[in-house]
Amino acid sequence: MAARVVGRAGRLALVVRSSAVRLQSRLHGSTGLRSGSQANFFPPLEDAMLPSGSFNNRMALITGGGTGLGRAMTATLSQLGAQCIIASRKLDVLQRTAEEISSQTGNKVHAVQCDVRDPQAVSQCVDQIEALTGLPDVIINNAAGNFVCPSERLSPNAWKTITDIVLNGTAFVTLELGKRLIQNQKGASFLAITTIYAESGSGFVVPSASAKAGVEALYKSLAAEWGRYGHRFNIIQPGPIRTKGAFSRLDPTGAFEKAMIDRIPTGRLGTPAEIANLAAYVSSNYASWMSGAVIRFDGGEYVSLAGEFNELRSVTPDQWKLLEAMIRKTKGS
Ligand SMILES: CCCCCCCCCCC/C=C\C=C\C(=O)SCCNC(=O)CCNC(=O)[C@H](O)C(C)(C)COP(=O)(O)OP(=O)(O)OC[C@H]1O[C@@H](n2cnc3c(N)ncnc32)[C@H](O)[C@@H]1OP(=O)(O)O
Ligand SMILES: NC(=O)C1=CN([C@@H]2O[C@H](COP(=O)(O)OP(=O)(O)OC[C@H]3O[C@@H](n4cnc5c(N)ncnc54)[C@H](OP(=O)(O)O)[C@@H]3O)[C@@H](O)[C@H]2O)C=CC1
Repeated sequence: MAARVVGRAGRLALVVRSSAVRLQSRLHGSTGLRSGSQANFFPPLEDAMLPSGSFNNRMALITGGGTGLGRAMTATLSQLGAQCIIASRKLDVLQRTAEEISSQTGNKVHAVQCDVRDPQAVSQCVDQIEALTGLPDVIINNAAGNFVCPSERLSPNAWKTITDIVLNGTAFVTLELGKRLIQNQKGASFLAITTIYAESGSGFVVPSASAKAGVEALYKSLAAEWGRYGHRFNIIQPGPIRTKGAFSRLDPTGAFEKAMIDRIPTGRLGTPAEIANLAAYVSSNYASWMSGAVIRFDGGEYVSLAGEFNELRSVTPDQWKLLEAMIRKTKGS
């Protein structure tokens, strides 16, 4: 009897496995059918979500605002009326972005060179900002560094480089601005861009995972401590959104992109404009009661990776009939 059950279960496992493989190859084939068709249910909207003028008379600092997601956030805030300052190491990149955005929105975007790893450079950058616009109302800590690397290959300087940019850089910018804002009795919205694996940890990006987790602890702690000074601290954890900076360092050959899209329940990557809308909302006065929040924005990727039984998505309705019959027959232990 036991042998018959094992035999049947084995055959069923084979059937399930082979049709899962057929399904996989249908879904993961070169047409990208699954992601394409599923993504039709959840198409991205690209236009600014908040009413125009939502950031009139407001100053926003975006670190790493010259490229990728920081650039998109700058474009949206500028379109909504903010005067923006973008800061990072490459002044030429910042200046090009600043000119392009302000020529489109009609609002001034300032470019300020700053390596956030250097507390003195951060202090000088804030001096420059005070002279240009006054202290900002909105601070977005978006600058980061990362690359995939087996941890046994990391040098001490590789570890230091990533944790300095991500954790120390965010802390230096936040503390320098926070202290000056407190002195001037001016409240502000602070937003940190982390990642979904700040919560779970992740192999192969261990310095980034450790530093982003530190940033989350910093922001949650300050949300509790500095609310009394009129500061709000929030966190967005993005899932994968194509940018040159991220994808060239995390999937340099492009080999993992399809697998990544296939595990995202909404069937596609996020877009820079989508996260820019969320960042604008969190940084706006519409969100003035939001502080200490951690917002996962990943198309469902995190829960999809986490659930132990999620692989059962590949079981077909016919296979479910068989499985259910087997389960119902199992009486007692
Ligand atoms: C199943 C796989 C799925 C794949 C998915 C792909 C897509 C996923 C999208 C989801 C992304 C999620 C999170 C993303 C988080 C991000 O932060 S993305 C942002 C990435 N952007 C950047 O990194 C921009 C800035 N980066 C840089 O400037 C550089 O890359 C760097 C290295 C961070 C800093 O530059 P610099 O200061 O000039 O540093 P170096 O002097 O070059 O290097 C310092 C030390 O680090 C060592 N190093 C450098 N690169 C590597 C490497 N690739 N591997 C190992 N070690 C490296 C370097 O040798 C130095 O150490 P030593 O002095 O000891 O030699
Ligand atoms: N794209 C994605 O899928 C995801 C991105 N994220 C996060 O989003 C944010 C933006 O990433 P993304 O736009 O993709 O990547 P980018 O590489 O385009 O952005 C990183 C920015 O950080 C700046 N930067 C790096 N080092 C320093 C430094 N020492 N001082 C000052 N600025 C620095 C870079 O400018 P410069 O070189 O001029 O210094 C660059 O503009 C990051 O925090 C990243 O961790 C999180 C999850 C997913």
